[in-house]
Amino acid sequence: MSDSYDVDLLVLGAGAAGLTAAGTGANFGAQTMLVERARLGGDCTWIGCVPSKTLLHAADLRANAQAYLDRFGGGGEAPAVDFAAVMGDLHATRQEVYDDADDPAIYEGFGVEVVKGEGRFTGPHAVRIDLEGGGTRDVTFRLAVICTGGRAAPPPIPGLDETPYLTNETLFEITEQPEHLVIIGAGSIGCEMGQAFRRLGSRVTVIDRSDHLLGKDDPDHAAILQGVLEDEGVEFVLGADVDRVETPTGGGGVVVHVTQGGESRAVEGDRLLVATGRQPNVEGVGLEAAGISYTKKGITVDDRCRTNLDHVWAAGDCTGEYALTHMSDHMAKQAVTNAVLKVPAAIDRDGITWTTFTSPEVAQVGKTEAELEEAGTSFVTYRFPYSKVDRAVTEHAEQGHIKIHATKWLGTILGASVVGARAGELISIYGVSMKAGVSVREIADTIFPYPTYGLGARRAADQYYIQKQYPLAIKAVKKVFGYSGATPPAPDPDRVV
Ligand SMILES: Cc1cc2nc3c(=O)[nH]c(=O)nc-3n(C[C@H](O)[C@H](O)[C@H](O)COP(=O)(O)OP(=O)(O)OC[C@H]3O[C@@H](n4cnc5c(N)ncnc54)[C@H](O)[C@@H]3O)c2cc1C
Ligand SMILES: NC(=O)c1ccc[n+]([C@@H]2O[C@H](COP(=O)([O-])OP(=O)(O)OC[C@H]3O[C@@H](n4cnc5c(N)ncnc54)[C@H](O)[C@@H]3O)[C@@H](O)[C@H]2O)c1
Repeated sequence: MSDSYDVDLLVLGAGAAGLTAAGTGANFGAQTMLVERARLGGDCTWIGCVPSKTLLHAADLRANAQAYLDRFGGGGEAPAVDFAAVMGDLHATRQEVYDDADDPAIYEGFGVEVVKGEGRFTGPHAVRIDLEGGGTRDVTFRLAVICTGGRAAPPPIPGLDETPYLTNETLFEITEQPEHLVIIGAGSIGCEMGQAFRRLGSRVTVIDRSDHLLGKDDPDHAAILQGVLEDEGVEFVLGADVDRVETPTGGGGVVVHVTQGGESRAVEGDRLLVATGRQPNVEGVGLEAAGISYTKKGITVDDRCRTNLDHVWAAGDCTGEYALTHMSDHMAKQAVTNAVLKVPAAIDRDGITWTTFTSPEVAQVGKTEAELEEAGTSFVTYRFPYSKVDRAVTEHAEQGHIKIHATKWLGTILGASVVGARAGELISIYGVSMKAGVSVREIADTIFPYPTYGLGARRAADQYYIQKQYPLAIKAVKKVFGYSGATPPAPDPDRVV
């Protein structure tokens, strides 16, 4: 017990953010209590990253089986999907992740007290926990990190409340494969799950009010993904306002009425998935009782994840900041470093990465081309197609493209966008480079093994030199050394070597 408080550090919520906050706090020597109302692991383990990536893997295997048949097996249909087996594998996989990383015993081993129940603040230094087994427990704390996460945010579409629909909370529990899955939202969830169900054999239609997929990503790269998905048979209804949703007369299935380009049309399917963004879990947490400021977007925090109270921090989806597991983890680390060690640690807003795990993957670090243009930043974009990456050629995965945004002379990387196989791994190369101050020129000078996708990341960086072969400089070289070769024309930004 510290001073007059029951615990040094109270962590509310045990998803990606809460688990990191509790583990880090205990490792720094704080007497730590972790309160969770459901299963440890949160959205990522149970209804987010892990099940969605497992489903994508099953779908990729089937797509590969189909590709094998098409290429070498004389055509025909890949074997029909045993949906129960696919979902069984999904459930087993997330249990494996839970057992390996989220089980309370792991955290208890670090010295964390894990309490199962729903907590709410009753004052600035106090929570009341409605215990899972019944009864309540009042706890006082010196420091707290709120990690209560978020949930799906279905839009106010007329008829939606009266129509059965899926969100990420229910999608991974379905027992029958949809014949025709209609998805509202062409963001990360819509694209990933759209491709997964299509590859497993469902018909899929994705509707979005925006005229392109993955609104936060590079639009050229999102268009490459759209082309691939359309080739695979995913139907898109983009730039469409959803007017209303209903169950057809006689029951069963769903009809989504949209207006697209001034024309009304109806999309009919048997299941509806709503994937239109997230909202923070701020209700029922007692934020008012503690005097913690929040808005509809989430709990208000500064760059160090501190709330308006000096001794309370918040991290992850409950802040409405990013909605990414690795950012929940990063924010939690920064929060606890500030709270427990009193060492100033801010969110690294320049090096944020994300990846959508479709095939091809779509990945980003730092600023996009559009963001740099909007900010009036002076920069150069080096571009490189996957069709020149030998590993992509050997794997018939040429649909991909790399863009590195950097300052012209020093080659300081400001951002990078990659679409293609292993884009999530490639983006990490640029992410580490940005963090360590490694320039695009230094990447070009680094030895990468042949034939890796990573070598594509380097060959994109080679463009730094290629774009600097100015005729004047070459003329000077020729003059100094007495060479008689041709002088190349001015650098062509589209020249790829
Ligand atoms: C389908 C899908 C796929 C995704 N895929 C990816 C991906 O590939 N990569 C990626 O980076 N991100 C992905 N995400 C996002 C990622 O899952 C979330 O950003 C991340 O899980 C958020 O972690 P968190 O700890 O902030 O919140 P959560 O995981 O929501 O955890 C919050 C926890 O707090 C508990 N809680 C809430 N209120 C209380 C209370 N009052 N008392 C006690 N406990 C409470 C909840 O039960 C929950 O366990 C995906 C999301 C979805 C929906
Ligand atoms: N691979 C990953 O990292 C990954 C995967 C899945 C989810 N996530 C996280 O989860 C978050 C939520 O995912 P998401 O796909 O639900 O949200 P999203 O913000 O990625 O996309 C939501 C989409 O819904 C559309 N939309 C919103 N309201 C609409 C309406 N009324 N009618 C038609 N379209 C509408 C938006 O235009 C947008 O394209 C993501 O932002 C991401 O942070 C990450």
